[in-house]
Parts: sequence; C-alpha cells; structure tokens
Amino acid sequence: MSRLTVEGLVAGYGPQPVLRGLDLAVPQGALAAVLGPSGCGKTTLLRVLAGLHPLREGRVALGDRVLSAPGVHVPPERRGIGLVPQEGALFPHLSVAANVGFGLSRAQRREGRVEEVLELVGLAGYGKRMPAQLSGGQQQRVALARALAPRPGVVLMDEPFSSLDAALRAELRTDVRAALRASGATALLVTHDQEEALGMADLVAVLRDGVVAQLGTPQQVYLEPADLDVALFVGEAVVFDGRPGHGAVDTPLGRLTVTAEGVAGSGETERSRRGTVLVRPEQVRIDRTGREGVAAMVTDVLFHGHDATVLLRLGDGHHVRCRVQGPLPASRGDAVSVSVSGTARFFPAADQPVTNAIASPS
Ligand SMILES: Nc1ncnc2c1ncn2[C@@H]1O[C@H](COP(=O)(O)OP(=O)(O)OP(=O)(O)O)[C@@H](O)[C@H]1O
Repeated sequence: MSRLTVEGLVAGYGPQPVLRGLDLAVPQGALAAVLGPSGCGKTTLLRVLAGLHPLREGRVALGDRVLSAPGVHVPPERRGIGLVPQEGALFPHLSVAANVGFGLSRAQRREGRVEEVLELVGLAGYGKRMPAQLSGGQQQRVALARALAPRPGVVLMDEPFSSLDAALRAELRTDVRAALRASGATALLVTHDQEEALGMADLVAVLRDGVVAQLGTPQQVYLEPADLDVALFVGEAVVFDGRPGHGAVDTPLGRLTVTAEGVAGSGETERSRRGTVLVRPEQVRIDRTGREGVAAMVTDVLFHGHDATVLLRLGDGHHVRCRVQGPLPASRGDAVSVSVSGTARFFPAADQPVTNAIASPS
C-alpha cells in the first residue's frame, strides 16, 4: 500500500516554522502536484517526506507505515521513496546504466531492471552513454529512471522540468506521466507552474502560508477555488468589486445573477455583502457588431499560437482580459462589446460571512 499521508506537519529552519500544520493525502498510484509561490515551503515538504529534514510535529506515513513522527525517523534509504531533484544530479563519471543501477542490488541489475526502466522512460539502448553526452531532457529521464529503478512506493519530483525549454517540457511531462502510471508509483510533483500542475496531475495541492489551502482535482481548483487567493493563483482572472442584492450583482461587465445558496433567496440578499466577483478570461465574449453586452475598446491583442489574449478597456476605464481561440475576433483600436458566458464566482470580502456564491449572467 503506498497511499501517502501527511498529518499536521510542522517543519522549518528557524523559530518560525515554514510548514505549519500541513495535511495532505495522496491515494496510491496518483500523481499530485504541489503548487505554490516561491518560498512557500514546497522543497521543505519534499525534504521532510524523503527523510532529509526533520519534522517538529505531525506525521508522515506510507500506507500503514509511519516514516516520520516525533521520536520516529525512518532513514531516507529505507523509506521506499525515490527523489528526482531539480536538475537530475546524475553522477557525471558513471554511465547512464551505472547511474540508474546505483541503488540496486547485484541481483536486480542482473535481472535487467536497468534496461527495463530505461525503456519505461524512452531511453532504451542509452545505457553505455555518459551523462555529458545527453541533452537536458534526456538527463531528466535518466534521473527519473534512477528514482524508479528500486520500485519505490512514492516518487518525489522537485521542479524536474524547470531547466528545460517549453517544447521539451511539454513532451517530457506527457512521457513522465505515462512512465509513472506504468510504474504504479504514487508521485508528488513540486512546481510553481500552474499549467504544469493542472495539465499533469490527478490532484493539485495549493500551498499557502505553510498549509494546503486547497486539495482537489485540477478542475476543482480551477473552477471551484476554495477562496479568492487560490482563484487568483491558479490561472488568470477578471475581478470586480461587487455587492450582491436581490439575487444579482452589478459589475462593469453587466448584471450577473447570483444563483448560489447563501445569497439568493436565503433572506441574506437584502443584507449588503461586499466582495469580489470573478470570471475567467475565457468566459469573456467579444461581439464585433457592438450589439451584445458592454461597450469596450480593444487596447492590445497578444497572439499565443494556440489562442490569444485580447486586452480591453471598458467605457468606465476598467481593464478586462479575454482569451479567445480560433480566428482573432478583433484588432487593436476596435470598438466592440463584451459580455460574460457561463458561471462566475462571488467571494465575500474577508470580513464578511464566508459563503462562496456562483453568479451567472442574467
Ligand atoms: N536551509 C535553510 N535554512 C534556512 N532557511 C531556509 C533553508 N531552506 C529554505 N529556507 C527558507 O524556507 C522557506 C521555504 O523554502 P523552500 O525552499 O521550501 O520553498 P519553495 O516553495 O520550494 O521555494 P521555490 O519555489 O523558490 O523553490 C523560504 O523562506 C526559505 O528561505
């Protein structure tokens, strides 16, 4: 059983701990991405899980086996956890095969485990090469093969793609995901790249202030963020101040109907509750004819290849981002009108009752 469980984890370096009661559970065989801003404690978490840094309070367990707890510390080499560091960290004087086989017994090497994992990561036949003869992406594949070779229950990856260019990163993400699935290992991927976390993982844990602010599927953290900070961190957003009343909220993008329980028809509608209304840029629709929605001026168009961002200024001076696919709907300087499609979210201000409401255009 390799379900990874972290309960009430407190760990750090100085008097103020970096991790402050962190809870996290990753089911067996799942790939979880740990997403958070620089310095929030992602690497510290991996180091504690790998047994390289002590915890002060809490518990780390793999299945029923406690690995770390006050008074318990299973040494790193006996945890059944493989680590892929940020930049491969291969032994430069050892061949690929020797790097991969480093942690294996002679029997395991004789059984062909090295060739097996090299094939798993797409490097069959590369055993005799030296690390210096490999590209950055290939070196990361070897690092993954080395981590997988002893059949660990858990693989930890610390920003394994950060030194690679965008095209290589995308290719490697797909291959690493497939290799991890095939190995059956539970995996934790540390990243500060939202696209990587959302695109690769089965589960995303958003770290903030030393705890997990939200743990959910990529869809959940993007479409149903636990709070405004998570919403703003995981993807782009268009936000306005709002004060729902009578089951609707007025925004510079028009009147949005507030449909969720807690605001509409609950008796609270008359009580003014200021907060933030949030829509994603892909929900903003542009109408070239200027008939549907609110008047806006296109201030810039950023073409990304697979899609484009259209920057707009509304009549009242608000700036709005819109994401569009396919043919560009407008050019810089065009007068258009904009509206919102689908549902939006309302987050009451911090000093207000904390009930998220879903708003949709009326
Ligand atoms: N060895 C250390 N001694 C003292 N403080 C440290 C040490 N290592 C990390 N820290 C501090 O602990 C905090 C968390 O660091 P950590 O490396 O875990 O963050 P991170 O989320 O992985 O950041 P990044 O995304 O930049 O890699 C930071 O404020 C960092 O300065």
